[in-house]
Amino acid sequence: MSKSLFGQDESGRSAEGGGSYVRVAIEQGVDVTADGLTYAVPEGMSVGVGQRVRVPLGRGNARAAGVVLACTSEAGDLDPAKIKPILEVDVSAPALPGDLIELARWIARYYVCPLGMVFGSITPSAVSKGVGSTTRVEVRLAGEVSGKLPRVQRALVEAAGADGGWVERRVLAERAGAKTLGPVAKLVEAGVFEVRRVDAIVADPVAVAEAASTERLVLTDEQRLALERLIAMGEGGFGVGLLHGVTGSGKTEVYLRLIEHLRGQDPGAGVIVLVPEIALTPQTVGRFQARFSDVAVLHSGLTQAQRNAQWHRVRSGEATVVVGARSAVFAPLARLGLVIVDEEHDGSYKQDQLPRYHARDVAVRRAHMAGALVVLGSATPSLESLHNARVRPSYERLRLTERPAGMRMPRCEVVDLIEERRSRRGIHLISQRLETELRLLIEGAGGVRGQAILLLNRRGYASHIACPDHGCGWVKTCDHCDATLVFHRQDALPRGGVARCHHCGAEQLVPETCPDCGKRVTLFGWGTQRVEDELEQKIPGVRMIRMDSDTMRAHGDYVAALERFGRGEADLLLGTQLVAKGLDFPNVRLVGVVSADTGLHLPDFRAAERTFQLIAQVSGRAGRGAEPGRVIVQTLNPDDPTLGMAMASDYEGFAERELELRGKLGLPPVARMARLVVRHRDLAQCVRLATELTQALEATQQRLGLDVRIRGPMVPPIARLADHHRQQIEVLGSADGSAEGLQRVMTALRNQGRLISNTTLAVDVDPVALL
Ligand SMILES: Nc1ncnc2c1ncn2[C@@H]1O[C@H](COP(=O)(O)OP(=O)(O)OP(=O)(O)O)[C@@H](O)[C@H]1O
Ligand SMILES: [Zn+2]
Repeated sequence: MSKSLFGQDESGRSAEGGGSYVRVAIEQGVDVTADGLTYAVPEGMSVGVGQRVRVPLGRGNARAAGVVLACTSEAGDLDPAKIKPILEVDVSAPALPGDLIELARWIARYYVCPLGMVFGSITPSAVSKGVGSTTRVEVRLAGEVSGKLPRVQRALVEAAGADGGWVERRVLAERAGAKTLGPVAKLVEAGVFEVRRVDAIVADPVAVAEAASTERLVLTDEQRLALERLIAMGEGGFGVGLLHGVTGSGKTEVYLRLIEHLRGQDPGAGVIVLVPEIALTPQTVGRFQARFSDVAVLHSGLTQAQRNAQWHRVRSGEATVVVGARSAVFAPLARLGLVIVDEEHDGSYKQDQLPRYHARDVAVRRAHMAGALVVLGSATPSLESLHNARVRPSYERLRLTERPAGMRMPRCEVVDLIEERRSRRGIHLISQRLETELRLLIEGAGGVRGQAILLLNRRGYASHIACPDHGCGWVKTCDHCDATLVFHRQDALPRGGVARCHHCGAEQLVPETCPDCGKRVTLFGWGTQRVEDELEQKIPGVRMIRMDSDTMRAHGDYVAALERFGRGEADLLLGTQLVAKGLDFPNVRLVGVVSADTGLHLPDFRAAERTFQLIAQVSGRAGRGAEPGRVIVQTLNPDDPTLGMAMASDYEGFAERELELRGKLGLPPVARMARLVVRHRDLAQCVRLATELTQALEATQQRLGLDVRIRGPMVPPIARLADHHRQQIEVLGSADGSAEGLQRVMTALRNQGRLISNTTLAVDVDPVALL
């Protein structure tokens, strides 16, 4: 691959000669002005917009990396003699195209984040560091051989002749049995060989997954109608199709046909397919690879060199379909025609550190700039997207209400855990009902052995380590956070396990007795480890895979586990929400929700929405083959309306009720929100900073007369985290859902220098997590 393909000055004019300046956004996050810092271009240096440069920064002139935003001959108000020169142009890093620069500016503005940091996210570090990049030296026969050659040189000439074309110097030497490169050099000198240098990235090829081709599927009527509508929308330029299809309704097939159609019309059009990181399984990727020959893949399971290589395949135009997780929204496609965001409701599209962008919303923005079509797909659309589909003319919702012929939606039943407790002795996380069904399925009653998926969205063994005496009330909490510790079983340890904080990761020993009253401590509450234990006792010999972030540390573990399950080497997949996402295993006939209550009462206004999504999604893993599926949901709240609607797959009913509630409370998606969290080791300082910030917000809001509500400062659900006290402020936009008022307040405060995200402040626009 030649670097000239992604060469230097395609995206901007070069600043030539003396007296020229550039504006540079510094990657380290210095954010003095939105237009970057001004530097001079030294004589003879050629530099263009989008290029990465090194510049001196601050008094100490520390070398810093940055991206050129603009080239200009004006020094502005600055004294030309005092403008520092660029130190160097980073020729190994490819220049960013103009549309990505514009997108970065939008992200920096909207999400209140330093522009340079956004650039840092747009170009993967593997790319800016050039991991795996090398220069290959190749030779080929060029001239006649005059006279007699030494043996090794003769062998080299013969090998080159057999090859005919350009061949890497080392490879040729190896073939000819030459121990050094000296003889090759002699032949180059003699004019027998000509030589060239080629830039390349050395990386292991990314595995192509085997996937059944679905090319011959006959679309259902609903799939066909949705496809036709999306095609028509795409012809009009920018538009957002919300493909709302029940679980297993075949949304992927609609994506594939849409891409096919688009590329039939316009072979060079670029396509981005975003999937949640966790859904980036060979199964998903394979479906795209089976249909298109030029797919690039970007996910966390790649090596740095692979990531660099994949990125360059996109940049050079060799790959025009990109399948990837959140950051693939920045894929450097030359001409974007379509963006698909699968499982658009998924919270992992929001980055939880700077820049705190939401990939779905960035995708819509990028498509808008490019005049491209967006498809947001989900069985349980986020209320944000549903709301947009109702109020924005560029959005349209398309429905798939059924699974393809021969596949039915699973039947759901509820198990009341309070009843269960009354009627049974001892602690049982798995009810009699669920146990019976599991047994029948796994033992293959009726002739066919099936597989099951069990969800418990809590890892560890027990969620509380506490004094059994309620009058005493002691519970083990983290020394660094206001949070209870979770018991994780580790048989080798003295007390059979360790107490771990799920917020800061700290671990502590488990005491034998209550430090307050001396009684023996007890373990309360549930976790996946405990369910695993219980299942092993209840169904001896059951072949089980536990899937949570303790057992699945790397992408590879996750992929391997799913492959085992897909081959039928396990009967049961037990895990946290990792088992709820996008899995398509036709032999899964039973889904059990061990506790539907884990997320129901979290202090987050989206608790009900998340629970609805989780239950509906995991239920949807059942019955995706010829055999019907069933779902058993265990709960302490059998009358909870959210659970009832999730089990009935009543999305409309749920959305109606929830949107009305959000409207009444003035919460997203009806109004936009920004969340500011102040953190400090010292409580008084923390409160003081938060109070000052609130006052500044209020003053600005009044001065500008904006329809914005400011709530706080208040204590967030987790009041202390990793030894830092926390205070939060919520800024809510107007009830018409427009972002304008909110953005104006935020921009004004930023211009006052008050919204610099650092160790004491986190600014989160459109937050998805509120703990
Ligand atoms: N027209 C069709 N005829 C027969 N089978 C189909 C058809 N369309 C899709 N399928 C099959 O249905 C199954 C479910 O499709 P897919 O995985 O795309 O569902 P989905 O809508 O993405 O569901 P989820 O939201 O649960 O992930 C797949 O195995 C797919 O091959
Ligand atoms: Zn902690």
